[in-house]
Amino acid sequence: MERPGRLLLLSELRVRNSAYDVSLSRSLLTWKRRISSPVYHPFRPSVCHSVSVSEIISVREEEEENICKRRDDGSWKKIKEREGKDCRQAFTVLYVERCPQHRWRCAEVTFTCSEAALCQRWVNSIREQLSAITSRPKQLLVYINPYSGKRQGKRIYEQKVAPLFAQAGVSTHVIATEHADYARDHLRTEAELKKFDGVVCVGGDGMFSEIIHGLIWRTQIDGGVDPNCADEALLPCSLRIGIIPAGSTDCICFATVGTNDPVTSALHIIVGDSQPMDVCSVHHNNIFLRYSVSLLGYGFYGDVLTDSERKRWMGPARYDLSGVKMFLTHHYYEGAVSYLPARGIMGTPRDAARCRSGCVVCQHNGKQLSEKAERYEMDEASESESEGEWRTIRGKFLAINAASMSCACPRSPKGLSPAAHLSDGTTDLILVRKCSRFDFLRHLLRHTSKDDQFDLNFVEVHRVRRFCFTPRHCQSDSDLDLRENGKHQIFSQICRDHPACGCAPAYSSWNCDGEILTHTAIDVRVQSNLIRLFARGIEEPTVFEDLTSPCAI
Ligand SMILES: Nc1ncnc2c1ncn2[C@@H]1O[C@H](COP(=O)(O)OP(=O)(O)OP(=O)(O)O)[C@@H](O)[C@H]1O
Ligand SMILES: CCCCCCCCCCCCC/C=C/[C@@H](O)[C@H](CO)NC(C)=O
Ligand SMILES: [Ca+2]
Repeated sequence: MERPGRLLLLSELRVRNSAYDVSLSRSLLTWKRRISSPVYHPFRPSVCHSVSVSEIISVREEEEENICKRRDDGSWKKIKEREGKDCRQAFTVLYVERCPQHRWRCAEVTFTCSEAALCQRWVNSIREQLSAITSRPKQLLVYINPYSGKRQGKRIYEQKVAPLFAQAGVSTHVIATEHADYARDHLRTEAELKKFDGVVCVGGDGMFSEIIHGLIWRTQIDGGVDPNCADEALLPCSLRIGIIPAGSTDCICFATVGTNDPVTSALHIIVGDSQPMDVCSVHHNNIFLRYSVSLLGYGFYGDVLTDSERKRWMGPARYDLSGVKMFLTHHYYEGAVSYLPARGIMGTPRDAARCRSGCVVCQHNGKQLSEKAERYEMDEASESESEGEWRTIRGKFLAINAASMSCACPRSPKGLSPAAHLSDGTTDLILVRKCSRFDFLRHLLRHTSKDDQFDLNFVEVHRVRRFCFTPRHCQSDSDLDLRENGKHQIFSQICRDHPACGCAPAYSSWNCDGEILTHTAIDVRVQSNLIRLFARGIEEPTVFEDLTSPCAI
């Protein structure tokens, strides 16, 4: 429990019809029921509630007609206490209440004061404390994809999120996208970003991807950095991004908040949370392709995405159908993966510990990386040192996945790489070699159980800072050209390896956070802490048992 610190106010106020000692410090609002009788009463224990000031949404003065008094029979009736405008004697505090499974709700408590002046002092003091919190957004730019998930984005925003923003005094400029890439292009060129404290994305992972592409691009251009240049250090985005989940997978929201719930996300935005995140930049022959924050998947996940895009009309169920289809198809792909292992960092992909709110691994590695970057600037020779550390693995793979965070989602609550970190400057490279259908099923099913999906002899996982992939048949500059021109030759080669089907493709596609990449040969670098979300990482249950829930004293 947070220590209350110096008290700013301490009064006896009434909550419903009971007397409470209510206190306010810079960090806590506490209300503790007064014990009227010294005799121990087993059914009426003294109750103390505490709310961190940082989790108060707002305070409002109550209209007289909203003040309630208890009838003799125990029920409540609304009363009019006094005539006149300036004698409001009650105020309501709206605050974050934690519910099971990482959900947050907006709870409220009404305090009745003995006189209007006292009520005013309380309201003013709480408002002063709230306005001293500089991390809370006041103006937000909101993009809604009306076609995400089950096409409920607009309804979700209007019914669940907008009323909370209004109660918290957050102003918004809302834009419903008119076509794909609308939000990205608007952010790149038109949006007056100086007017806003953050950007809100109402949609799924694909929509989030549009937002980061627009914001990262704009930040580089405004800061004079060439976003296409693979070797240039990218500038971190100053605006935070909030995700209101309304898509099909919503894995970025799930892995950073712990649940896909629009109200919870709205509350994390209102209280001004901040979660830094790694972003992978993906290049082909030094040409920038895309950014990725969650999954870069070749083979199984690339094929699932390609197949599911044709079934968009089905909504979220498309992934299940395509998943089963691609599992049965059982295609493997040949190629070489080269990677630069992450050295001198805390944590491995096989750790039992998870990335959680205030993660020490992320903090330690972030510090380590920035010190290393400074050393690189002073001593360019060390760059060539890392050249010597490259490792290469060649083979036939059912899946090559890079998970820059756990990629937890409702389908797989522990995710593709359960021990991956949100902001440790690394990505977990998972290689699933060619194996039987039965073994691959074992691996897939372990994503949904407690068993370790990496503890199989055809699976390996490496924590890396950078990796490259080259498909086996990619010899020319552009494998895309090769794909277009050389289909016949490639297919005849592959069919020797697949005698049963005779038509297996030589190439898969990369699934980059739910978007298909146009090239198969890619060079991927982790850009540490490039963006920040209105989130705090997944909280440990012990953290939220302390605050807000009533604590019997
Ligand atoms: N107005 C629009 N019309 C059509 N497509 C749009 C529009 N706005 C955005 N898009 C595109 O829709 C695609 C899918 O959106 P989104 O990611 O929000 O939902 P989803 O695919 O259902 O969810 P998930 O990515 O979590 O699986 C994105 O690639 C985005 O670029
Ligand atoms: C045959 C049984 C199969 C069970 C397999 C369960 C494994 C589920 C793992 C899902 C991981 C999803 C990672 C998220 C990727 C997103 O970037 C992307 C866009 O939303 N979603 C998908 C499905 O590609
Ligand atoms: Ca990471």
